[in-house]
Amino acid sequence: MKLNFYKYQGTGNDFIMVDNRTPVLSKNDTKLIKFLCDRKFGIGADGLILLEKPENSRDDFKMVYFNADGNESSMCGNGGRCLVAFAKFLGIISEKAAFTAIDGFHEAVIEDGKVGLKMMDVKGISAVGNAFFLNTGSPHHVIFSEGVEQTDVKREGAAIRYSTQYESKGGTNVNFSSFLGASTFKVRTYERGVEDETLSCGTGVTAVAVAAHYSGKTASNKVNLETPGGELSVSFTPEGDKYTNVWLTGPAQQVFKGEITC
Ligand SMILES: N[C@@H](CCC[C@H](N)C(=O)O)C(=O)O
Repeated sequence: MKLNFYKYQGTGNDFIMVDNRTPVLSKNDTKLIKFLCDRKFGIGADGLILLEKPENSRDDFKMVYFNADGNESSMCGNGGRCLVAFAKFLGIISEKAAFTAIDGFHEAVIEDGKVGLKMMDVKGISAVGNAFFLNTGSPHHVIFSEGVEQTDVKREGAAIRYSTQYESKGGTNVNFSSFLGASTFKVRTYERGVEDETLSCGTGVTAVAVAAHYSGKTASNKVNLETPGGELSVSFTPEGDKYTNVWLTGPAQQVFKGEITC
């Protein structure tokens, strides 16, 4: 078959977008999705996202996310932001969006060339030794340390992702973060389902921002995150040990479109 697709990136986290409002791609075709995401044999991406018809009158569309390994997974923050830009390109929305993903309802706003995405409320943050574990739509282990430029993210991230403590939870994403000053943190992320470092992870920087505030590393409710692929910001309202009104903001761009025989 011939499949029409679009390629997007948000701070270097890259995604294949497929307009599946009229079904063209089966969600169960793990082998095909893995092939499409393959950087040598396919198109190449960290993940693939289907834009589908909304399931209720409140929403503009539905998001279905797959990791590069071909499996449907939990929420993707950068992917959600890119999907909002794709929905605007398709003429489904103008500056505001409402959609449902695997972790529930999301709102989004396009402003000054950036896409802001409201993330789920964050609660149940737990300390794991000197690190933190929290769910921002996807599971994240967060380690704060100096000089993350020197960290072997693939090796150290994989060791934690496959450790017995996370085995029964389906694994985790792993973030390494250094404080740079003035509410700014550097972040490098090992992503589950890509099984490598990606240039940026939206739910990952959200986890770092919330964990930084929760642990007193910043008192600010707006945190800047520098990833290898670019800059993101996360704002939130702390309510006891819960974080509401969590917004992830940054660029999201179409890179190219194409047709692939598969
Ligand atoms: N890149 C994403 C996270 C995607 C999900 C993750 N790989 C997982 O399986 O948990 C983001 O921007 O949030």
